[in-house]
Amino acid sequence: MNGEIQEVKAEAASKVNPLQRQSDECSEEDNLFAPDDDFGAFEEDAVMGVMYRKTALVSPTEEEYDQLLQRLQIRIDENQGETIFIVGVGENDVPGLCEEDMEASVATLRSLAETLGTECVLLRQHPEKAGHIAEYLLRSRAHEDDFMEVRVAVVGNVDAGKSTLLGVLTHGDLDNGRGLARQKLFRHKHEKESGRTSSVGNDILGFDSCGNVVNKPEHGHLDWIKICQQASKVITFIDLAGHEKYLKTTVFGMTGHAPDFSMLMVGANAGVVGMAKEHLGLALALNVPVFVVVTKIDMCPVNVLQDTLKMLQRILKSPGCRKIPVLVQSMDDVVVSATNFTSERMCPIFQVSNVTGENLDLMKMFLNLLSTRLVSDVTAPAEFQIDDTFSVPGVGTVVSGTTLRGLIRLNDTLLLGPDALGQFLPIVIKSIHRKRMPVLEVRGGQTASFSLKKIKRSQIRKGMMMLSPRLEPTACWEFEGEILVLHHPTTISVKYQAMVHVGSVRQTATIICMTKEHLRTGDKATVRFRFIKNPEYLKKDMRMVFREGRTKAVGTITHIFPHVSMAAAQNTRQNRAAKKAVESNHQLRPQNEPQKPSKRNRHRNRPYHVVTSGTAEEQNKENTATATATATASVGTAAAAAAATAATQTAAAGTVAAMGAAS
Ligand SMILES: Nc1nc2c(ncn2[C@@H]2O[C@H](COP(=O)(O)OP(=O)(O)OP(=O)(O)O)[C@@H](O)[C@H]2O)c(=O)[nH]1
Repeated sequence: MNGEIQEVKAEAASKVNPLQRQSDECSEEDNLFAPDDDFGAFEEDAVMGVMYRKTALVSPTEEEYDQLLQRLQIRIDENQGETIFIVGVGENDVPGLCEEDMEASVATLRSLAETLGTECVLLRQHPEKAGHIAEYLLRSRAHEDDFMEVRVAVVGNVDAGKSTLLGVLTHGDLDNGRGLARQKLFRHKHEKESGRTSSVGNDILGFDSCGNVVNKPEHGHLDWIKICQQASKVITFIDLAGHEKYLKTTVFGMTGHAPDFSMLMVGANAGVVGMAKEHLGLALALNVPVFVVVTKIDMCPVNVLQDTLKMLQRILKSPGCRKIPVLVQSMDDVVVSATNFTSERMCPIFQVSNVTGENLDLMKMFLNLLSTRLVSDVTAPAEFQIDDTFSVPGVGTVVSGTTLRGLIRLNDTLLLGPDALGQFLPIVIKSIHRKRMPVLEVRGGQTASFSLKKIKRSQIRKGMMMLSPRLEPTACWEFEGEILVLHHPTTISVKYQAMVHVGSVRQTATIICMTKEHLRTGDKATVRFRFIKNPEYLKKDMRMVFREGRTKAVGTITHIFPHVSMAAAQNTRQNRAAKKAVESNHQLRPQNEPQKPSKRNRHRNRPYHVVTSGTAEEQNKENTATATATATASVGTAAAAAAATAATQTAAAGTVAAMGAAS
C-alpha cells in the first residue's frame, strides 16, 4: 500500500455520513427539517442532532425513520439510482460503532433499502477508533427499460491490449495471448486480418443491482437488449484505435462521444510508449478523469513491471499532469479510489493479465462503482449531439449520439441543425433506442439513437445537434478561444488552418486573428477562428482541441459570434419595413416590403459609400450618375427626385471624406 492511498483514505474516512452531509447542505426551502415556529425550531434541533450522530440508524423513532427515508430517496435520485452509505461516522463523533450498534444500524439500513426498492450490498468494513465503520452500496433494482449509464473511452498505444481486455470483460472468457479475445470485438474484415482497431467501437458491460456482471454470451454473441433489461448499470466502452494513423478518429471518440472517464491501457513490457502519452494528454486537455490499466503482467519480468510503474507514476506526478497515482491492490483500495475518483486529481492504476485473469475482479468492482459525470436535469432544455448517422432499410434515417441535457420523449419536435446556411429544421422523433432497446424517453447523460421523420441521411452530418426549441439556437462561423499550443514545429500565425474538435464537431478552421503575432510551443493566446465549410452550434466554456499533423493546441471557447442566417437577415429587412410602415401610418402589404434586388440590378443599388475600385472621386461620380439614372427611371415622382438629391449629397460627403483622408 503506498502513501498516496493512505492520503486518500484518510480524506475519505474523515468524511461525515453523506446522508448527514446532504441535510447540512440543503437550502431552507428543501430542508425537510425547516421549522414552522419556535417550538418547531426546538424540535428540529433535536432531530438534526440525531441525524448528525453516528448512531442515527441505531434505533430511530418513526419520525426520524421517515426523514431518513426521504433523505435517502433524494440522494439516490440525485445519483441516478444509487448511493454509498457509510455506517458508523458522524460529525464531531469519534468514528466507529460497537458490534451491537452496528448490527442495529445495518438492520435499519436494510429496512430503509427494502422500502425504497434498492439492494443493500456491503462494500467494505474496517476497524476505527471506536469500533467499526461499514460502507454499503444502495442501488435501485433493475427496471426492464431503464438503467444507469457510464461511458469509458479506452485509449493506449497499439498492442497495449485494449480490445483484448474489452473482449475478456464483456464475454467472460480469458485470452490466449495470441489475439483470441479481441476477435469477438472487431467490426471490419481488415481489423480481423491486421489485429488493429480502426474505428470507434462500442461494447457494453452490465451490472445488476447487487453488482454482478449480467453479460452472458450465447454462441459467442451478446444480446444487448437482454443485458440492458437485466442490468441496473451499463458501462459503455468506447474502444479507440491505438495506431497513430487513426488519431483523428481517436480524438473524435474522446470529444464526440462525451466519455465520463478514460481508461489508459499500458503494456507492462512496453511501458508508456508511442501514442499513450498523446492519449493521456488528450484526456487531461479535455478534463476527462483517467485511470490506468497495466496489462500483460503474466508475461513481464518483475523488474520490467516495476520500471513501467515507476515511469508511469513519474509522468502522472509531473507538473503537466499533477495527478495522485494510486496502485489498486485490494477491494478496499477499489472502494476508496472509485468513490473519490471524480475529483479528477486521483489516478487509480490497475495491474492485470487478460490471460490468467489476475486482478480482473478488482477492475470489475471498480467499473461497477463508477457513476456518470453528466448531471441529469430533466427540466433543462434538451440538447443531443449527433456522432453518427445511418440509413436503415424499412426504418429510414437514424442518428446516434449523446443526450447532454434535458429529457427527450417519443414524438417530441426538436430543432436539427445547423445546416450549411446556419438554419435549424424542426424534426419529429419517430422512435428511440438505447443500446438497441426501444424506449419512450432518454435523459441527460444517456446515449441513444433516434429514427427521424421526413429527412434524408444526406441532410445530416456528424457534429449537428438536436435541440429544444426553447433554446432558440443560433449557429456560428466564428468563435474565440483561449488556447495553449502543446506542440508546433515552427510558428503559428494568422491564416493558419487546422482541424478543430469540439464536442462532436470536427471541422477545419482558420485563425483569423489572435492576441499574439506568432505562437510557438508552450504559448497561450486568445485566438479567433473561422470554420471553412459549415457554421456550427457551439457554447461558451466547451473544451476544444486544435490539431494538424504533429501540431496540437488545446483550449476553451470563450466567445461565440452568432451567425445571422439569410432568413434572419430577411427578417431584419421585413422588420425594418414593418417599423417604417407603422411610423408612416401605412398598412404593411407584401408589395411594400423591401425585396432583395435581382442579380442584374444589384450593382445599381450598391450603397454609395462602398468603394470597389478606382479612386474615391471616380466612384462618387459613378454613384451620382447611378442615383440620377435610377431617379429618372421612375419619371417625375417626388420620391425619386428626393432620392437623387440625397444620393448626390451622400456622394458629395463621400468626396469630402476622401479628400480628408488623402490630405
Ligand atoms: N500474455 C498476454 N497477452 C496479452 C494480454 N493482453 C493482450 N494480449 C495480447 O496482446 C496482443 C495485442 O492485443 P490487442 O487487444 O489487439 O491490443 P490493442 O491495444 O487493442 O491494439 P489496437 O487495436 O491496434 O490499438 C494480442 O495478441 C493479445 O492476445 C495479456 O494480459 N497477457
